[in-house]
Amino acid sequence: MLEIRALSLLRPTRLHDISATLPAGQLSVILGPNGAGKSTLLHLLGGALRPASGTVSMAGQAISGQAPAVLATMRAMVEQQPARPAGMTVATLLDIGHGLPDADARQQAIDATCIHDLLARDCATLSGGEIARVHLARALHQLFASSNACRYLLLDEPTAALDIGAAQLQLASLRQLAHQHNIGVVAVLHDVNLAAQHADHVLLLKDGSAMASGAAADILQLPLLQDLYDAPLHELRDADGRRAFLAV
Ligand SMILES: Nc1ncnc2c1ncn2[C@@H]1O[C@H](COP(=O)(O)OP(=O)(O)OP(=O)(O)O)[C@@H](O)[C@H]1O
Repeated sequence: MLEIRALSLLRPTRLHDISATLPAGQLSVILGPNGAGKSTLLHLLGGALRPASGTVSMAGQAISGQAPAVLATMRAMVEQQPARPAGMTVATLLDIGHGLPDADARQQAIDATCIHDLLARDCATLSGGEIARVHLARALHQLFASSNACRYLLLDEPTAALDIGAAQLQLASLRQLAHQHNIGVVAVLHDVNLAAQHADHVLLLKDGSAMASGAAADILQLPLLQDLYDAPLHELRDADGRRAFLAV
């Protein structure tokens, strides 16, 4: 599991004393208003930023101080606005982050993201949704090639460039992937309803502090969400008990 213990940061933004456990093999979603510090927290989880105090550990191993090659076996990240390098083909981009590309892992990642038709394309010519899928494939290639028992996929707003149907499919397949491959998937999202439908675990972040963290059904409650977003919300339920939240 991914353990966050008393994590604080002063710059570039303040995060205060965040503690949470993000389970292995599950889809965890980080929710919070704009500027709450979600992307910053994700960078701390991935080791791209160092905390002022506190620790992040995966399977009991602190990530700070790990050699980049070891860290690459533990976690892979897709940024909010992933790079579209001009002149680089998708096939080449897929191998970034690897010492030696792994043919089986590579094919598995291509199959999981359905990017077969994009492999020969120049990255700079892809649409927002296409480049997002390609970077997801790159990150999956990295993790599928890893023999580390504890692996995390860190995704910053993975559905931002996707239409409503594609976003549903994306979250459903990420959850399935987490369960099937025992990869912890941690996704920053803005869509509370996608979280309500797909998340196993939820962490609520507000003003740089963790408001709540736990099983999705326990955390996605109207009073907590209204407090999180400082917005009046209305909760709907369908006949099957599925919930949706509307801003009113
Ligand atoms: N490199 C930086 N330099 C200065 N300020 C920064 C930097 N990175 C982040 N910040 C500030 O820190 C705060 C938190 O940023 P962060 O991107 O983590 O928030 P977020 O919750 O992901 O926001 P959003 O939902 O809008 O993407 C913001 O006010 C942002 O302007």
